[in-house]
Amino acid sequence: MRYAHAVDEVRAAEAALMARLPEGTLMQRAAAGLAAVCAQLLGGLYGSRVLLLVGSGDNGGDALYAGARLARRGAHVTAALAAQKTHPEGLADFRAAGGRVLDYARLESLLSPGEGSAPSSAARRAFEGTDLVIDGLTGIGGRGALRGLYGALVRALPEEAAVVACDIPSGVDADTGEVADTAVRADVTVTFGTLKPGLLIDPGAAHAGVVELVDIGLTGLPEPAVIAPATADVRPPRPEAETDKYRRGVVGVIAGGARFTGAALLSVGAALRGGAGMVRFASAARVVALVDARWPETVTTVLPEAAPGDDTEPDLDAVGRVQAWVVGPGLGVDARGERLVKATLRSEVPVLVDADGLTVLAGLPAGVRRALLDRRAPTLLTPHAGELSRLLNVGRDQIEARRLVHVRAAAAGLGVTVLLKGSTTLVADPGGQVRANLTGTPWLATAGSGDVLSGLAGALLAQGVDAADAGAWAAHLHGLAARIAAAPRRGLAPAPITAEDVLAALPEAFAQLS
Ligand SMILES: NC(=O)C1=CN([C@@H]2O[C@H](COP(=O)(O)OP(=O)(O)OC[C@H]3O[C@@H](n4cnc5c(N)ncnc54)[C@H](O)[C@@H]3O)[C@@H](O)[C@H]2O)[C@H](O)CC1
Ligand SMILES: [K+]
Repeated sequence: MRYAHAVDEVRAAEAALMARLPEGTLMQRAAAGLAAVCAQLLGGLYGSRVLLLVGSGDNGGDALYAGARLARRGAHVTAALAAQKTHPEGLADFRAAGGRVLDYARLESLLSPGEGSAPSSAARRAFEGTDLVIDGLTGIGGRGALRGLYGALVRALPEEAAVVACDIPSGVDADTGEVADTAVRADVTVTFGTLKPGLLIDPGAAHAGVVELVDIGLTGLPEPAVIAPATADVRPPRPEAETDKYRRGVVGVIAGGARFTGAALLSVGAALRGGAGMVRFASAARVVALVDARWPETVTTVLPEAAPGDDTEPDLDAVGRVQAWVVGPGLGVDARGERLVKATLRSEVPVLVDADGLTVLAGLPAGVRRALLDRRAPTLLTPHAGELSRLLNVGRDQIEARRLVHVRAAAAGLGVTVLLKGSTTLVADPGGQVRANLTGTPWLATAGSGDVLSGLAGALLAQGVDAADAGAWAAHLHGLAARIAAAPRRGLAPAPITAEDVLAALPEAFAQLS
């Protein structure tokens, strides 16, 4: 499991610890950890060329002390001072270790733009041959777009150099993972004490590369704001020897309609492969026929079409007993869809609402929606940014840029567990803790992939897994399956995949759980 704490919490824990330790101890611990990772990446230090990007705060101090350690072990280290004033003791130590300083005025003239906004040839020449860059421009004190020389410096970095970010890639918001404009793209981020949420959430996560945690002795941290399960933390129930199909859990899927049928097939397939003992499926006759043909192990029910104007609630008892419902994939957003969403939410078992089911919910008057979601059994909503945008009445771009803020707002506002799909899938409980998924891959951005996720998460709900774990574990397995499908053998470059391929790889993803 990886844990991330908000900046305010890190600062509070740091202050308590600093009060008990000699001045500078924590920075030395941080710098030692940073230097060790850099030394390992470089292999031999003698003759290697290291460039420090030094900002005005303690993040720059860490970089200077780490640079001094590398210089003492034979590296050629240059510190580019991107601020007029940088950490004085760190700079003095760096100079004493034989480090070379590119001061602010010299850096400014080097970075003065050449043609257009491209870095000048002088800057390119100055940084040529760098093996490793240590980014110490901003850490947890960074706010908004990189200002002054910072942005231009980042844009002038040589492409071939390895980049190690100190604490967090500069330009990434530590609390949210937002990137305002230019941000450092690191190969490795060496972070101190605990992870920061921005390292787990895109676009920040994509900028962080591999995240190495250095223990600096921070204690007394509160509950983490964000957690990211590792594969070993994903523990769906295993059937016991004397179990039977009913005890393993029955999942009911209500999907497909007049327009769409494929979503129902994918969702049912994933529910079957998600470990439940049985899948019941209910829909219109045409969809039921297709499910019967493709997944004969499913127990199906044709739901009679209501006459126009008849809004009596569908009889879900006719479908049979289930331990969880999945409602929405390909359902349609008409009166029929609305009646089915309402009926499942009025049941007393866990309900997962996805896709058209979410659009139906978003279209209901707020009071009706609130009453429907005010249930005793768990409720899991699985929107992508567009669907959440309709539920929250917030622009889709806003949601994509500030995923953490909005998934939390949705869970708190609607009083249910919300799984926000996307480049980093996040699952928020109304209580506030967020789970981030680390197995996602851009290959999953393909039609039908969400339908697979809904069936899988529904199967976990039916097995008694709570809503937040069901969502997070389903996202984890879904990502693993996509990776397996895209590159089935080690060393193969990933190839484009379909949702069917993800579905087919689910058993192997389960097999990777210890
Ligand atoms: N937390 C710990 O336990 C430890 C943290 N260490 C390191 O210290 C930094 C945090 O240092 P701080 O001085 O508070 O902030 P920063 O260095 O991140 O930056 C503040 C500095 O930067 C300027 N600034 C902020 N945003 C921008 C911007 N967008 N563009 C330009 N300039 C910006 C701001 O004005 C300030 O002057 C933490 O991350 C660790 O690396 C310790 O060394 C170990 C213990
Ligand atoms: K940094």
